[in-house]
Amino acid sequence: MNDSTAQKAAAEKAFHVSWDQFHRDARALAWRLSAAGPFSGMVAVTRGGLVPAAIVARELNLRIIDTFCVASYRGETIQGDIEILKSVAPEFSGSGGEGLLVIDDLADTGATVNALRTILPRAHVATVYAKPLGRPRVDTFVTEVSQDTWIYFPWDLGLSFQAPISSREGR
Ligand SMILES: O=P(O)(O)OC[C@H]1O[C@H](OP(=O)(O)OP(=O)(O)O)[C@H](O)[C@@H]1O
Ligand SMILES: Nc1nc2[nH]cnc2c(=O)[nH]1
Ligand SMILES: [Mg+2]
Repeated sequence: MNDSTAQKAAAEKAFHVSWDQFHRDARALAWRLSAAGPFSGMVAVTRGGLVPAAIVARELNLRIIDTFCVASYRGETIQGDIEILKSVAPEFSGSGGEGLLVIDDLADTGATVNALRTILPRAHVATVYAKPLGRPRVDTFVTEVSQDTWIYFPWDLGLSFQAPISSREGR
């Protein structure tokens, strides 16, 4: 079992997000952030943060955008080790991230946001979704999802056949 498969298997519930819903939720995040700004630039946390970052940047007219590139290694324990593959440019980190907006799709354990805050302690961190462990690490989010739920994002999904309810096992 690989890293995220173990965490997915441990999650009891599934929350499937369509492109439409994700766009709506990312736009709702932009509305909230429009009251928290203005921001001088944006940092997208790769890879999941790239999608909401594009939507929020369009809504808030932000054009100076950098990436914070991480890989996380999730084992049987929920908390993952985070490896920073690429940090932000010095002009972004110089002031500790003051005035910057950081965007990610989700805060789960908060480990990714914790890694980011070592570099940008003063940035405003926003995610579309947040689970209870990650929520205190985030400044703005839209929807809270329980810790035992795995979120399936539209870029990880495809259309597939669904058996009629009447033909399912146990019926
Ligand atoms: O709060 P945490 O427990 O750190 O989990 C949240 C992070 O997990 C996911 O990224 P993931 O590491 O799976 O990689 P990806 O964005 O490249 O898909 C998600 O996009 C967040 O960045
Ligand atoms: N897709 C996805 N990635 C995650 N990484 C950490 N938690 C999650 C989750 O609920 N869904
Ligand atoms: Mg991510």
